[in-house]
Amino acid sequence: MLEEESGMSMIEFKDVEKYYGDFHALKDINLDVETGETVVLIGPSGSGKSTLIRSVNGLETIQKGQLIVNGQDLADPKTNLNRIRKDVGMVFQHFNLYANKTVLENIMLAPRLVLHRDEAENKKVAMGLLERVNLVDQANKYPSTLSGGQQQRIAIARSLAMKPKALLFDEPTSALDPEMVNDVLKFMREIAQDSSMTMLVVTHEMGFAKQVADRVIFMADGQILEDSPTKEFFEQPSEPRARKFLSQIVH
Ligand SMILES: Nc1ncnc2c1ncn2[C@@H]1O[C@H](COP(=O)(O)OP(=O)(O)OP(=O)(O)O)[C@@H](O)[C@H]1O
Repeated sequence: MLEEESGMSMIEFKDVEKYYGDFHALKDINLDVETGETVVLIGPSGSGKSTLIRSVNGLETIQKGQLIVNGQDLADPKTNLNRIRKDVGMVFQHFNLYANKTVLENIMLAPRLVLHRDEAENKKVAMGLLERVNLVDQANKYPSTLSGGQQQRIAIARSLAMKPKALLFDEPTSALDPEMVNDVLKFMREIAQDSSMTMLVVTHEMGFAKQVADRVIFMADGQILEDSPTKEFFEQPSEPRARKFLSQIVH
């Protein structure tokens, strides 16, 4: 079955343009993320990384070109955004957990409301995910009582509870204290090892990119300047601006 799926695009940008008013935020974006791939998106602040990743599940709308996610064209009025968001989860910098719900409820809510998953099964899946992130003992606590790293692992578990085909990560470790970063990256690494999971990750964690990414994409000024296999990108980036960016960020 996997063979059938490999080589298929999960996310496809074709000649995409995005404006915020007069500001041209995405310029002629062409990008293909295949099923099972892990792609890391890097670039300077304001280069359009968040805009690109947010457009994949319709949090931003594009003005021109085609964006096809899991076989559905986002520009087609018949496309059901809720269906795309069911298949493509998103993890944010600031976790966005429901403050007034317990950890367990945070994980169980969407599968109950959207997938109508049986309650016992829903709890089993949620507890299994909490076990994976070593947070079973926090199940009945509220998010604000947990550390940032714990909250982010719960946010990722919450996305996984929907059994998505793809996960989008928008700087998932940028808001964390340094000592919390590794636990979150470790969980992300494990998820990436699932060969059927597609991941598109905006991050400044170059170690993660080197270890986990199949490809690295470098953006600047709303454009993709380089899209290379990871080894090639780090050993001999062809774009001068990517070289400069790496020399500033990699120590
Ligand atoms: N809602 C908005 N309205 C107007 N301009 C916006 C909006 N969101 C983003 N922008 C602008 O679009 C450009 C790209 O922003 P974006 O957040 O996508 O960049 P980024 O590469 O993710 O940056 P960072 O690494 O700082 O998060 C920036 O110049 C930003 O100011």
